Amino acid sequence: MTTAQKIKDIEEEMAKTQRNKNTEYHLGQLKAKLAKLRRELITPSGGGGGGPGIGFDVARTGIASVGFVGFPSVGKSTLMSKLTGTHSEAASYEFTTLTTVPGTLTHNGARIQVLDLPGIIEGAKDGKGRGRQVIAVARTCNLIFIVLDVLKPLKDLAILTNELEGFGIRLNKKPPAITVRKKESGGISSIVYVPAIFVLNKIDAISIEELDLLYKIPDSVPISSQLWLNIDELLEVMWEKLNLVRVYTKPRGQQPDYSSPVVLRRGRCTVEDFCNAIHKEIVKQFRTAMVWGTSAKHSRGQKVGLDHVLEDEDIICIFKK
Ligand SMILES: Nc1nc2c(ncn2[C@@H]2O[C@H](COP(=O)(O)OP(=O)(O)OP(=O)(O)O)[C@@H](O)[C@H]2O)c(=O)[nH]1
Ligand SMILES: [K+]
Ligand SMILES: [Mg+2]
Repeated sequence: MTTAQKIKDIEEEMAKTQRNKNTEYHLGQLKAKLAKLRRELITPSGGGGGGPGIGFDVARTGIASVGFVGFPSVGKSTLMSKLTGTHSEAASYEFTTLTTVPGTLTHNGARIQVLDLPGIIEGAKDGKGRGRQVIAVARTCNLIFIVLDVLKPLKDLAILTNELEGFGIRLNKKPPAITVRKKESGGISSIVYVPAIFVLNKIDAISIEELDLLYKIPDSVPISSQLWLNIDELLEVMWEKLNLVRVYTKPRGQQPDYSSPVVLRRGRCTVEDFCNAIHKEIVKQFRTAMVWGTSAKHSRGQKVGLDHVLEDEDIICIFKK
């Protein structure tokens, strides 16, 4: 029997078994077996686990991407499904998610891709489970949600940070002024600096007093993905960390269109970037632009060229040749 068949059999048995005091132990054992089999399924037979994972690379959409990294069963898929409306299987056994599951959410007019990922375990960077593939996807994200179980956040955070560091990912750190090229184990030769939010999930399982202590962890947001608690704060912090720039277009002689901003990334938010985000041809026809908002010198607006750097919530009117 293949591992997949064994998994199917156990899942069927679990579905058939009524949940009560008498079956609790039996169900627990089935769950443990299931987790073991699913872990087998994702463990590369060669041992190395360095190759590209099937289904791990997904088409990128949206202006920015958020990747979910965490131990198994911390609630990544529950959160992802509710945030995006895209179903990602969630269950009480470990390694439910076996590959990248993409979804999108729109926040402040920006389309953001969310990537649910399989759980990783200690030793992931050295090829345990599909750790390498998971971390390789996380490397390419604009923001990482480190999803943690609120009952043991600090211990898990230390392990995960170490796993990611071993793969050349620095969380919430600024790159040094001079970049030193360092050869990391496993052939990753460059270091990436990625912002992260430490999502402390399952706060429905703790007391108010314990919750107060959690607020001391920097860059953390306590939530309950199951009961949908404090998700507003998570989205707010996500928005801050993504560092996106919304630009509202004002057609000549009309009011600005506040409903659908052009969203740019900081560092790539000149007037030229704005034009290119709309259509490649616009730059060729560009004569000048009027800008209102934080980046403009005067409150009555400023006349600017293609190299002017825009700020979040600026308003722009383009004049063509
Ligand atoms: N109490 C509580 N349970 C939760 C919460 N979020 C998820 N769970 C439960 O935790 C279990 C695991 O949830 P998943 O969403 O499958 O977790 P995951 O991190 O995607 O798991 P893997 O894909 O196996 O790595 C399920 O039984 C969920 O119902 C929460 O906020 N509170
Ligand atoms: K799970
Ligand atoms: Mg999952």
